[in-house]
Amino acid sequence: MYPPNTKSSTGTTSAAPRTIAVAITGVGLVGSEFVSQLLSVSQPNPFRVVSLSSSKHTLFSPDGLDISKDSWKDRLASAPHRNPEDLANDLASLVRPGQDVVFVDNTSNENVAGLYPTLLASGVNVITPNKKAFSGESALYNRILQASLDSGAKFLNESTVGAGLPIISTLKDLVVTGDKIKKIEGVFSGTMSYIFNNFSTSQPTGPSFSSVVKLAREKGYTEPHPADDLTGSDVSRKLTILTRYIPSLRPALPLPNGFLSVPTTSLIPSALSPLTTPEKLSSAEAAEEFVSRLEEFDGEFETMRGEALKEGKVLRYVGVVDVEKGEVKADLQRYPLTHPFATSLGGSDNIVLFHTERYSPRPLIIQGAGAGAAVTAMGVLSDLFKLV
Ligand SMILES: NC(=O)C1=CN([C@@H]2O[C@H](COP(=O)(O)OP(=O)(O)OC[C@H]3O[C@@H](n4cnc5c(N)ncnc54)[C@H](OP(=O)(O)O)[C@@H]3O)[C@@H](O)[C@H]2O)C=CC1
Ligand SMILES: N[C@@H](CC=O)C(=O)O
Ligand code: NA
Repeated sequence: MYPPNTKSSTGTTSAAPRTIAVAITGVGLVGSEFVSQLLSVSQPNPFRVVSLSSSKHTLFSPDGLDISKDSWKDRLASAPHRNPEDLANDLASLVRPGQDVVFVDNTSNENVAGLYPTLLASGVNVITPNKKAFSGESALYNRILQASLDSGAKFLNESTVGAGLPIISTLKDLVVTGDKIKKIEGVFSGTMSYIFNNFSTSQPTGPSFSSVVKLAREKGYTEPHPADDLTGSDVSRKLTILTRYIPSLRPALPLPNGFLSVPTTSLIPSALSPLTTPEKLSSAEAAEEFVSRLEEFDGEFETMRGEALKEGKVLRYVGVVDVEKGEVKADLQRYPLTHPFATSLGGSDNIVLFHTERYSPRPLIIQGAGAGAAVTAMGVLSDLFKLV
């Protein structure tokens, strides 16, 4: 830990370096990997973990928790539950000059996202890969912006789009330096990318649709309920997040009930819709049932694959934000076997093309793994370093 003041070898006293108290909510796939990456930050490590929370348990210590061994998992499992609002108050009380506080939300929970305005208003920075806040209703989004503006606390969410790929920072840089965004298009879902890179190729036969969905889940690419990926809503959320960084676009977009309405193609077989209601999407049991029943519909997906190949094409799930037309959509489309989306993507790759006034006629392109614990946690940690 840093002492309050540091004496140099010449005897002069300098102000102590800023330290950053970090509260981590959600220690699943991404959250646990984030803790590991935080531990491996080279010394002097300015971060001190003051809190770890799952949905049922919370560890809290203003002086810092020992996370150097995996035993934090056992300690967390036997810790009491703490009301998130109380935790938010405790974190607010730690904010003072030279002592920054950050709330890292590694859940996909809407209630946790609903805490951001309170946290930000009290000076606690918020960093998250959780898409729910910035893709949610405009009232929450506006409250987040206002609270951050009033207190100066930062809201950073690089991993919400393209995981660790620098998509949001690039878009912010383009906008703030006065470039004009014309269109953003690409493959925005690591899960959809993995599924179709493996399911729909130049080969007439291949693995079943349900088997590649299971593999995407095992590799940690899917949302807690994979239907969140297969409905296309994960992509439409990412597109919504991007539109919110393009001020010129906002007035042109329809916002019924405060939500951006993105025409989105769902891949959910209609017989499985009852397993994808809002309540079921937060149920681990419903997720299991959904995945195990998917194979009943493999034939439908095989037909789609065969029809595309008859045209010499493959299937890819893409998203578009067309600023000039004021159009945003998420769709399953067919691409010729020679198209870059057919030839250059592998694994959970995302590819994002920014067509702008400056990057024209050739777009600025970002490509790489767009899902998985390591690259997502890296994006969260890189946001944390933006505060140092
Ligand atoms: N996986 C990926 O490749 C990527 C993920 N993301 C985002 O990262 C976030 C985490 O994803 P991932 O780690 O894969 O998901 P997991 O399901 O593995 O982890 C989520 C964790 O959140 C916890 N949680 C749920 N509700 C609460 C709550 N109210 N308070 C505290 N903890 C809670 C759950 O713990 P419990 O066991 O207690 O329920 C669970 O362990 C999501 O928002 C996802 O969209 C973003 C980019 C890529
Ligand atoms: N489920 C998401 C995870 C990252 O946002 C995806 O597959 O892209
Ligand atoms: Na990103």
